[in-house]
Amino acid sequence: MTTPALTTSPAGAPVDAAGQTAVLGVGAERPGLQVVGASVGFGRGTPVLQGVDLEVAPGSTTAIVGPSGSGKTSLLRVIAGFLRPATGTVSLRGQEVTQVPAHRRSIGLVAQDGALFPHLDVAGNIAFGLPKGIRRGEARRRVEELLDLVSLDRSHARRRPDQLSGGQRQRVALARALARRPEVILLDEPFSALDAGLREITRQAVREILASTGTTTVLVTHDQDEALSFADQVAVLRDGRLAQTGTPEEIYRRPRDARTARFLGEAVLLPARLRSPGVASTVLGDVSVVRSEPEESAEDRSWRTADASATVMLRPEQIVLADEGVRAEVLTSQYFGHDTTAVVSVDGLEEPIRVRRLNADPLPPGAVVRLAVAGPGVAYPESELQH
Ligand SMILES: Nc1ncnc2c1ncn2[C@@H]1O[C@H](COP(=O)(O)OP(=O)(O)OP(=O)(O)O)[C@@H](O)[C@H]1O
Repeated sequence: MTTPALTTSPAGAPVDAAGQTAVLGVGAERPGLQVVGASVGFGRGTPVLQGVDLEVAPGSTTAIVGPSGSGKTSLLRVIAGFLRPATGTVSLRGQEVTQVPAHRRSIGLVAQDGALFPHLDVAGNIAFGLPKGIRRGEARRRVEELLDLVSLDRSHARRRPDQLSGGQRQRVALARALARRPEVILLDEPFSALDAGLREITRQAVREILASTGTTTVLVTHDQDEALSFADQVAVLRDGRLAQTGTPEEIYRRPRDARTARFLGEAVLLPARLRSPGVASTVLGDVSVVRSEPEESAEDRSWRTADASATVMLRPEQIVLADEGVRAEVLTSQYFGHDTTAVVSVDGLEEPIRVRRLNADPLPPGAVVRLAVAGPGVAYPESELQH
């Protein structure tokens, strides 16, 4: 997602956006965030947010994921107070702040590139986030405290942002955002500019820092793995609506519909016949299934009756090689080190399917294997096969 929208908000330049501060609700109790029925539209087109409800438990982390243009930035801007929703409310720890201007909300923001001031050193950047009028000695002490919190050596205090690594810059941005002890931190794709190794380390460090401060956190990310590994709760946004909200495990294992399944990882969709409430017959044999609860059209409801046509969703790692099982032929295989994927054509199935194996050698094209299914799948109405 793009950050400028947030950082050039009515609250001002990147400066202000990055240093949002705590004014409301300072107290011993932990914060929480609630968005109810938020709708936003620009002009006459389709609204970019439509009745979004989002609740983030105090001190927990929620990741908002969704395709480009689904409304992630807009939702973040509504929470931050840079965008006034046409309908709906935003509350922090039970206190409604919908009409409260951005700079008076207890919210800190970390932008994609950190949005640090290039002409200020690390200490200056962090001090910018501190309350105005704070005494100089106190400010110095707080800056040191914040450097310690984000594990940056105090000797870095006099460096300018261009003398830091990408990960260090993001730590400074986090320190600045945390300076006024906000109730909520909004992370706007904060790791996307970092390379893979640094990204993982910085992500873990940020997660630990936020957990240690008990800050309620909302992360916007394009990266599904990041959402699943970083957050306590994942909210999938699609076309301005929340398609599903749940724990990472729920979202990955029980996606509400095929599009959500595909968005959160690879999905194998098989035509199936429901035989009993918890069993579906597929080309890979009988599979135990849980039924999803998609938004159903009237004709979809018929699939809930026994012996109905259905679509079963499996993850590629649930399809395993077995001594006995359905015959399949390897078309291609790719080696990723920790795992190997193979695309196989299965007798009786039009489309080839993908199989993922941990710690395994690639399979040669043309090899004949036998497949079985491990663990339950998710059953959808038959119409989901088209998605
Ligand atoms: N100020 C604006 N005026 C008109 N349309 C806007 C404005 N801001 C956003 N939009 C539109 O609203 C929709 C949602 O945009 P938003 O930036 O919230 O999506 P996003 O999920 O963050 O996308 P990305 O991941 O690409 O950043 C898009 O169609 C976008 O073009």
